[in-house]
Amino acid sequence: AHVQAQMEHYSKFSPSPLSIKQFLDFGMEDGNCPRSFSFLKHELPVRICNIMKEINLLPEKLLQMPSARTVKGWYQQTLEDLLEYEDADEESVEMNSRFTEQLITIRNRHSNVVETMAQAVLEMRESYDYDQNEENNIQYFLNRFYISRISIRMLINQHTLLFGSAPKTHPRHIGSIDPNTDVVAVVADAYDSARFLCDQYYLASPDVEITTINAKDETSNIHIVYVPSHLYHILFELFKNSMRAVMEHKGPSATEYPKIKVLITKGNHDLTIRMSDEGGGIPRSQIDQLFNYMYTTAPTPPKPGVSTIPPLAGYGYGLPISRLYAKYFHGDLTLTSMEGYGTDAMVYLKVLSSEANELLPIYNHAVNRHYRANLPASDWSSPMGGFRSFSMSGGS
Ligand SMILES: N#Cc1c[nH]c2ncccc12
Repeated sequence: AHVQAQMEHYSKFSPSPLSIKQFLDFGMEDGNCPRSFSFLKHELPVRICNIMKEINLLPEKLLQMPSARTVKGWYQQTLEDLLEYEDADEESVEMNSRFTEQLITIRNRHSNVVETMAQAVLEMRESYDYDQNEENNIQYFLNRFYISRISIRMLINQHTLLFGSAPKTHPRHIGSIDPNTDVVAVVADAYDSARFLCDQYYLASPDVEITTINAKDETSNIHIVYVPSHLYHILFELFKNSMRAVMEHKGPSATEYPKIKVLITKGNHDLTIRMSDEGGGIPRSQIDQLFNYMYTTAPTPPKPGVSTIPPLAGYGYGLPISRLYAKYFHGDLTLTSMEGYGTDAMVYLKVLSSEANELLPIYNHAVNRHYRANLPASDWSSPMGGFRSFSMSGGS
């Protein structure tokens, strides 16, 4: 009951979005552990309670699934853990140290949330029929739930990397942020990793060509203040999907494969990465499905005895979550395809760290209404069909 009351209390606060510049400036000052502790022991419960309010608005068909109840339990336990620090003395070294350890415990508890929610969606699909409204609510929820989780893990990672006891692997990094992220290097790393999997599965792989245009400053390489691990996650997923498309399109008998072309441009506001493949593309009508959690959750059929290396891109949750990583700091990820030829993936990032603000879901009455709303009446025509379609020839 106490936790319930606390949840009501904290869900009344809106999450406070931080910009990459704020993360950077805060991390570069010394002695900020107590201030970080003071900020997080309020902000983490706020972000957790805001999304827990939405968990309770989920269609019962999903919320009652065993895996969904497991995830809900993790969030409840984490809220209880954090509430222990509500009145803690922020200046106490002992309390700061215990809080940092507590954050590591919380991060580990939640490490399999994405897979467990995917399992819940599978359990639901195998137990019930669901209508378009329920599907829309689940898509709306999961996008908000996963970007909230990205933001909570960002706060935890910054605190534990800056104030924890782990050795600093990159002296110039501020927590998970590299103030001089070399975009070409991250593209090359993601390509190498995807190519390794492609070679393993197809015994061949497309080459890559990386071109940069620095509209701001022709002389220097393209750098950005960003979280390299987020950019790597996005590019690794896109390379896997592009390679799979090219290899499947050309087929096993091909002796050469069209290379994947990456163009990176840096303007005054956007850093854009375009990844172009000649993988045959997909129909425009199927693009949305690639980002749909209900379509892209496929049960992995257990083939007894046959050790199948998972295909490059099973179109698991990789693409929707990659788009959330791009959106998280006010960027984006879009796909444009020319069916029969190939696909361009565009990644947009904010050049100015002061503009790279966290994009956070906020629980409020409008959200509540969104879950209850039904599909709006359609104000566009839908194709005629069925026995009542009349013939224009005037037949009876
Ligand atoms: N992401 C991504 C993709 C990159 N190329 C593609 N071709 C067919 C379907 C999806 C993709």
